[in-house]
Amino acid sequence: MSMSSEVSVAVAFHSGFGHTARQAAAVAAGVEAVPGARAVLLDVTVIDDALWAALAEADAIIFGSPTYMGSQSAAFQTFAEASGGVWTDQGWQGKLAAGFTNSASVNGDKLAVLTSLSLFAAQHGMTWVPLGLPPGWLFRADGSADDLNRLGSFLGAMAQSPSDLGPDAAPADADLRTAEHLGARVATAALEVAHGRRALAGAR
Ligand SMILES: Cc1cc2nc3c(=O)[nH]c(=O)nc-3n(C[C@H](O)[C@H](O)[C@H](O)COP(=O)(O)O)c2cc1C
Repeated sequence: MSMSSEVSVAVAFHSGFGHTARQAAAVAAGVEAVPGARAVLLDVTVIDDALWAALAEADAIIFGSPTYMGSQSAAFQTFAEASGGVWTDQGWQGKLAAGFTNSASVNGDKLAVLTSLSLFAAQHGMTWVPLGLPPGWLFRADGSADDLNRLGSFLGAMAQSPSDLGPDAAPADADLRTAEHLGARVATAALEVAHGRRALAGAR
């Protein structure tokens, strides 16, 4: 753990036009809503020693990228490839991981990004935490576009931002609440793991 009674959850994201940044802020708010957890928002386009130090310090890392051309953004992938030194040392081994993405279309191939983010985490030996919400909205005839997980994702949090709306107006509130859920779920899991590891260490 980073501090005696607290876990640190990093939200490491890229956003070209601000929509995924709003989603990232909602993930961080969800983390902060859990007593004993604190969120660290990290823009992965600033690749410097402070970024690597913050990620090394974190108990969990939640990765976020917009969906561009059915993939994570080039800027996010630059960060992913720059993590090769950490990979060599397996520096993130045993940390929790999760992911989120935002795009303009309802589908837009967002799942390809979450799949890629989970593979990235697996390469680092991290433990992936899925969204953990039932699908909303069109899953049932009486569903609503205001439902949590309205886009019906399992692997991570999805958000949708119409291409002609700025980040002041999108993603939708339901998607931001879904992002908050992911942050809270990862923070809770990070506390459980940290306390469990401490208990195991004490029992030995
Ligand atoms: C280069 C580029 C490629 C894009 N590709 C997709 C795509 O594959 N699927 C989709 O639904 N939206 C796509 N979009 C729309 C973005 O995902 C959408 O505008 C999103 O809100 C941008 O997030 P950001 O503001 O965090 O950059 C693309 C946008 C750009 C600029």
